[in-house]
Amino acid sequence: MKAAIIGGGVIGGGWAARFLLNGHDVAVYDPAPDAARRIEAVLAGARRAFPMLYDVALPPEGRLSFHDRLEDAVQGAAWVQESVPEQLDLKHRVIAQVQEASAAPLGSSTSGFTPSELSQSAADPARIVVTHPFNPVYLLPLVELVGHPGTDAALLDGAETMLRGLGMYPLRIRAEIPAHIADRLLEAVWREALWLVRDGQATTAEIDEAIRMGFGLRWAQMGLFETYRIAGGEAGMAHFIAQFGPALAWPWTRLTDVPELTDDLIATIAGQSDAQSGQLSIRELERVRDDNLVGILRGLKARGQAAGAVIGAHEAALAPPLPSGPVMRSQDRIVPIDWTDYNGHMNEGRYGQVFSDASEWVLAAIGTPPAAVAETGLTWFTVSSSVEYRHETMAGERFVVDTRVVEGGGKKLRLAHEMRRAEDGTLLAEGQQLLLHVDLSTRRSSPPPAEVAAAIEALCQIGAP
Ligand SMILES: NC(=O)C1=CN([C@@H]2O[C@H](COP(=O)(O)OP(=O)(O)OC[C@H]3O[C@@H](n4cnc5c(N)ncnc54)[C@H](O)[C@@H]3O)[C@@H](O)[C@H]2O)C=CC1
Ligand SMILES: C[N+](C)(C)CC(=O)CC(=O)[O-]
Repeated sequence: MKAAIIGGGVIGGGWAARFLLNGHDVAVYDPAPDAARRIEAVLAGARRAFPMLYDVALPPEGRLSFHDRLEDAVQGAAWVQESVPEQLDLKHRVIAQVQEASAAPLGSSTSGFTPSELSQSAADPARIVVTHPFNPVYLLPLVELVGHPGTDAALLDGAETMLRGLGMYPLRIRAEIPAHIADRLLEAVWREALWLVRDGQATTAEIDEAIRMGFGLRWAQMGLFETYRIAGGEAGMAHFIAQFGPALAWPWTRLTDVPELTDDLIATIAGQSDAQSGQLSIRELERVRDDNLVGILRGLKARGQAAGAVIGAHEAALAPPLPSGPVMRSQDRIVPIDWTDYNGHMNEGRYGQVFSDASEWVLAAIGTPPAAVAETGLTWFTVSSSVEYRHETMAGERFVVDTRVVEGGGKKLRLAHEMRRAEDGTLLAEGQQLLLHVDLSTRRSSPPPAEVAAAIEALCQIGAP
């Protein structure tokens, strides 16, 4: 598929990365002379961080092209993503130009305009939707998907499927309202924060600590209502509201007021922000943000929870087919940031994880994936494993593991793994594991069912030296 990106700033660059790293071609139109440089900078961050979310390889990257004319960028595109500045007249002009040159559906990244506002005077309003993403677009799954009464329903369904295919979480917004759902919430917090700074009651750094040390962590995995349900104790949500509801009418919030953004207030905020974070460049801050997000999202993925469930589902869709050659390519992935230690390389303990994951892959291949174990109660236990470390490897490096079945028969399955750097084939480590087939009803070893034994026998043949 080819996607056209109109406007290649912070958000357009993030969209370009999402499409490219999922294997789609991307054509960019942005008249700014430094647009290509800015997009390449976003892409560099995305190429490093996005693959670390997954424990399988991503598809080969799509082709990126830059165009001097919008008409050329949208040529042959199956999707047009508009990400020009948040000005309604500019968006109208761009939409008109796109629709003159292309019949593709158009998603707008607008943070606040409704699809009806965007469609005013459009040649084909039915093809316009809002697809509002979150920065960084290449890591955060949420996209608010909004239609208007005249939007083609099939287009909305198609957009949802397309966005899921990019590993995103399209949230269908039922009502067209300014700023959709998420930005309404963000604006409320932002407004309170501005008052706190303006009135000298808190600094920018203190406000950030109040968020990231406490409720920000709760929000990341449970949101607002589920969190408050628990805060009501055993009596639950009704008790919580009875206790804290009255406070909504007390002066706990300044939500109805907006502080005037005077030069003084802007200078105070900018000065405090410099003192808080000025020692790091924007690129360095982006890297800190991306590494933190990768760590949090991987943690959630391991538990199959919240945004981590979206990444897990995308990973399952990306999983490569079973190879039929003499050795099995049991892993093809990137070293994630949370696997490295103070020496700057992958920690020794993670090699065990690599070979354990490689074995899991083989177990799935012979017909005993976790889902089958849950059904049959028949599984495998590892009774011995060894690792030989040959060469260090760093965060972000792609590696592959090739696995052979070196012994298989009766209750035994012995696997030999070779882990290599994908780029140049350097041998990074070797591992061996002996697994025994176990019946979970007795928790004792038992021969595997005939079809599993046959699958092992076949792999023994192709894995034989
Ligand atoms: N920055 C953010 O945190 C988020 C922004 N958005 C939305 O995304 C859209 C873009 O915002 P940003 O990327 O932050 O802005 P930006 O200022 O970083 O990028 C806008 C880009 O559009 C280009 N541009 C200007 N006129 C153009 C035209 N006629 N045709 C093509 N390109 C043109 C500019 O050269 C610039 O590179 C806005 O609608 C904004 O509300 C959505 C989610 C988050
Ligand atoms: C500040 N903002 C309104 C542009 C923010 C967004 O639209 C979403 C985000 O990424 O925070």
